[in-house]
Amino acid sequence: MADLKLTDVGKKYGGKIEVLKNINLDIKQGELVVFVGPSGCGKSTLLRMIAGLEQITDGTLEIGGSVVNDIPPAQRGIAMVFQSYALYPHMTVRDNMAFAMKIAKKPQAEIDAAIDKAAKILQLEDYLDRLPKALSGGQRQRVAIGRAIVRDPQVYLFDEPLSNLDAALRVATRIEIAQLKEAMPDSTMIYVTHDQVEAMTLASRIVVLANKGIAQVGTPLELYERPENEFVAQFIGSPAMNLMSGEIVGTGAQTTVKLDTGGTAISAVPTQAADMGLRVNIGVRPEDMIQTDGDPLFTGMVNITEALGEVTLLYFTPVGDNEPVIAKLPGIHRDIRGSSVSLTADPAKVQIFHNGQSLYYR
Ligand SMILES: Nc1ncnc2c1ncn2[C@@H]1O[C@H](COP(=O)(O)OP(=O)(O)OP(=O)(O)O)[C@@H](O)[C@H]1O
Repeated sequence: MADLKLTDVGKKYGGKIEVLKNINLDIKQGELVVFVGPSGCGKSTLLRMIAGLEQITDGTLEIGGSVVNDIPPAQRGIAMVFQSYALYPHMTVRDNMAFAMKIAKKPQAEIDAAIDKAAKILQLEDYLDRLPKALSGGQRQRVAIGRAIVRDPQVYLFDEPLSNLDAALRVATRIEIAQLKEAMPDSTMIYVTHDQVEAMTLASRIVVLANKGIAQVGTPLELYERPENEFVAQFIGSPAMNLMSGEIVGTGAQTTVKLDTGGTAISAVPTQAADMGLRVNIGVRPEDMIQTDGDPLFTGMVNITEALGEVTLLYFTPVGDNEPVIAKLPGIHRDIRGSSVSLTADPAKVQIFHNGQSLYYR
């Protein structure tokens, strides 16, 4: 198992279409790092460059301390699990899992031991003699993962492995992947997904890719609680964080922002006297909005409500220059539509951004 190091990695397709640039990233042995980002931001490209399936056009990639830019995929010590499973349809589960070891001419006893171990971890013992067509989608994906495990790679790469599964199987297989990682604490894994819940629950660290680069790297909670910029603030979390424009009117350990809509926001992000008058956006997650009778951040007419059972989403008509505001209140509020609601937020949860960047990280 091994560390990975990307230094100034970039990718240009056809010598001119630049997809990624200046990617610097250290991944330690035993981490499960998840790549997320909007469609087309280069997540799969980055994973495929690490796998050796796509040429690295700039910078260096090291695996276990050696530069592997020009090393072919089979010799990089990686195993990749694809969304499409890519199983051999005419081979049994056992033969699918044994295939790479047979090609590598490993002794039969070693192959059997590796398959037994993988089948046990993945609970595939009862399916070893079946063909893929006689398996469910979730079981097929477990075979694909098993095929990776028997190769005992230095690094596992997962490219949206659950996206072909239905919602219930996705949850079950996600939990299996978390258990798999626990059973293999020293293995290094990189995982690409569109699914925020997968990213938040599986990752030791999340890499948010945007605009050809890295918008932020951090633990799931760092990204959720302390986004470095408005992009990450709005990309992580659903519905997205509300941004409201205003001006700093009080500085110190607590910052006061007078919003353009007339409300007042207090934030625990500290500011200095020189910040007085600075134009900023404050950020509040819908789930951090609290109904209040006191000094509100925001008072508005509820336009639409969506009662989801455990929570209700309230959509407010935009006021002044501000974007629409969404609040997520606990419980069911069916009859609140058309009424005026005042909301505030815990200062510890209120973010402040200037020119798109969080003031917390200055
Ligand atoms: N062979 C290629 N030639 C030219 N451009 C390409 C090629 N492959 C991918 N791209 C472009 O590179 C960009 C990144 O693609 P990539 O598949 O890595 O994105 P992604 O983040 O994985 O997207 P998604 O979330 O939609 O799967 C896209 O704009 C895509 O059109």
